Amino acid sequence: MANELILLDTWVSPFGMRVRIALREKGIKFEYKEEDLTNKSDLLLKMNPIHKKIPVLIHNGKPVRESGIIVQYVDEVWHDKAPLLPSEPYPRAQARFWADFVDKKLFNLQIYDTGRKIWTTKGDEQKSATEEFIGYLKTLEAELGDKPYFGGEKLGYVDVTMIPFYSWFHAYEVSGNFSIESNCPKLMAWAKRCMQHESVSKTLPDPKKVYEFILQLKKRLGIE
Ligand SMILES: N[C@@H](CCC(=O)N[C@@H](CSO)C(=O)NCC(=O)O)C(=O)O
Repeated sequence: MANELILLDTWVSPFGMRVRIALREKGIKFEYKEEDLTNKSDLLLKMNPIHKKIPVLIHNGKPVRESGIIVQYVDEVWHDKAPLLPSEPYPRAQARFWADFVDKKLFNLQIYDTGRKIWTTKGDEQKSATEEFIGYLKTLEAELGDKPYFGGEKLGYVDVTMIPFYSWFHAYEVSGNFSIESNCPKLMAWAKRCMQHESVSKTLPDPKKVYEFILQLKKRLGIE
């Protein structure tokens, strides 16, 4: 059976972007289905009844869920094409550690905590959220050091995990009135380096579109 791949996703999701980047980096064709998360499709509810979330990659009718797990699955099935995780156990463990850091400290914060506080609060609360947010970015910048990518010479698992967040930077900078570039110049240089990969530039939405999305979300949440 040929590889039938369907990705249930939504354009602004950094979690979904990870999967799209991994598939595109490996030159794997897939069918993209945009989900309206305010009116979830029967297919999404059937394929991910536990979390009812996107992304879901349906491979020959079988669902793979959770973006980090999906990216690792894709890397295992198509390992010969642009491998993302190192083959040695220790560097693999290190890559998983930093991907976990991004998930716990930045992506979760983006949705549930500090990141969200940047665009839902004002004054001192917003200031401390911004400082915490920058602190996490500085930790990542220190880990990157002088390497071109987190995994070394090539785009890898940690880069694919983190780079979708770059499309949200503008929304945070405008909402929180701060500059990520001035705080984390090396991290911004890394982001621009990643954007030279077509798999990344074809996937990340226009940051101004993301900011518009945030403004709509604030209106829907009744936050002025
Ligand atoms: N840990 C998961 C998070 C996916 C997620 O939050 N998906 C969101 C859209 S992106 O913000 C989602 O599907 N939300 C729908 C809902 O919460 O009902 C992953 O890494 O795949």
